Amino acid sequence: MPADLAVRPGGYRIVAAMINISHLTRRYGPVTAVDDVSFTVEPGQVCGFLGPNGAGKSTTMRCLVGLTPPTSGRATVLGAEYRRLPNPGRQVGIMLDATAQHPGRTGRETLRIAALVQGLDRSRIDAVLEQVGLTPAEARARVRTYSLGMQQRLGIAVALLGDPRVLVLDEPTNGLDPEGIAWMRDLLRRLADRGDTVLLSSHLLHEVEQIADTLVLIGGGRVIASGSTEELLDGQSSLEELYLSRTDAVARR
Ligand SMILES: Nc1ncnc2c1ncn2[C@@H]1O[C@H](COP(=O)(O)OP(=O)(O)OP(=O)(O)O)[C@@H](O)[C@H]1O
Repeated sequence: MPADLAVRPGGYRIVAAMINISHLTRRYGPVTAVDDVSFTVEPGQVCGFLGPNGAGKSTTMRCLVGLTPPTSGRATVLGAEYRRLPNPGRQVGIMLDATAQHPGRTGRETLRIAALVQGLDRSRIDAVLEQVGLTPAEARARVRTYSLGMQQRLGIAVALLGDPRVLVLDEPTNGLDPEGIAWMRDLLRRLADRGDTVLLSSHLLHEVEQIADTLVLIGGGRVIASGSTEELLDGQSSLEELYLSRTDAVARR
């Protein structure tokens, strides 16, 4: 059993680091998308994963959820590789691309299929629709008629369907209006406060600054700063200042 894993008498698995990225490298031909990246995310934490376009955020997340095999290193969630988890959809909620839902299905159909695949009770569908604020009429509409913000809400609903303990979200606030961004911030904070773990990539630095307990900044596939938000912002006027100074330094190398 890995050192970070223990089993409670009730059979629950307790993992010190819910997400563990260890010396992860992923190359695509001559391009090193992710270069020896290591970080962990603990239970009850929101980790903001930041970096400029092409920095390697999505590739790291894809490796974590078993969509891309690492060239070397390891990415585990709940103490195991994602593909080795029993019924992973009920343990790890994933939203990597909100626009990837089938445009011809309604929101409710999308959720019904996801519930069927995960062996979930239909009552979860109404629960998550309410949680993400999609009305019954919106749930009956086809995804092709959805705004980007509605697609994000549906993507989050799919991720939350199995009531997972870990969420992996790639730019979930993309396309949300200010009210939607505030809603997302509250939702993620509430989930983390009940002990869930959230890995969240975003370009909205101000939002991340407000919600993330820890930050991982990557540039050119490498970690350029990581730690608690408080620690990293100490002596900086804002996350933007920190981000620009660190990512500029990487670009000049
Ligand atoms: N399937 C692929 N084949 C070839 N190169 C790829 C592939 N996926 C990603 N890359 C390259 O790997 C690098 C990292 O890309 P990645 O999408 O992980 O960055 P990102 O930080 O998520 O960027 P963004 O903020 O723009 O979404 C980029 O140079 C990208 O072109």
